[in-house]
Amino acid sequence: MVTDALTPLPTADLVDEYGDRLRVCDTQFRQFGGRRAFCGRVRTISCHEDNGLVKELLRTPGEGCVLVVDGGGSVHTALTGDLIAASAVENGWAGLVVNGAVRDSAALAELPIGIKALGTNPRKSAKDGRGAVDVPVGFGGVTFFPGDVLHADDDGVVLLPAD
Ligand SMILES: O=C([O-])CC(=O)C(=O)O
Repeated sequence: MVTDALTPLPTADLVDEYGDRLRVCDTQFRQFGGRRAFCGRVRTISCHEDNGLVKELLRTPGEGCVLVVDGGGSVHTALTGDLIAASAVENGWAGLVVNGAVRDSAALAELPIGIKALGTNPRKSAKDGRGAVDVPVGFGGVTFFPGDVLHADDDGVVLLPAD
């Protein structure tokens, strides 16, 4: 799955162009990464206050994908910090969308990657690796399927189907 060629497009323009064929996520994310506009094919992780799988997956080649982490909306622990995000940059991931919290936010802002999350918490997550990779996940009124094309910017997060 090589998607490095994708260019982020303004989400509002995509809504105008695609109408109801576009899925628009209602979640009001905050921006944490150094790239405020990003896009890529979706990969997913579903987990709860455990970022073992996130750490492991972001150590593998991202090929321009965006990792959508559904932490169930919990902001009790951080699912990503600066070390995990730096490894995502090194491995060619385009961005992270986290339905949960992050930490090391000052450092995240310096990294050349998109990171949207609900908020921050300095508390670490467990590292047991509980959860699932590349399963459909749902929040903000939409389902994120692995392979969907995701565009994100200051206005929001939108999804186009894989084909
Ligand atoms: O290890 C963690 O859970 C998150 C973290 O602090 C980092 O990525 O630097």
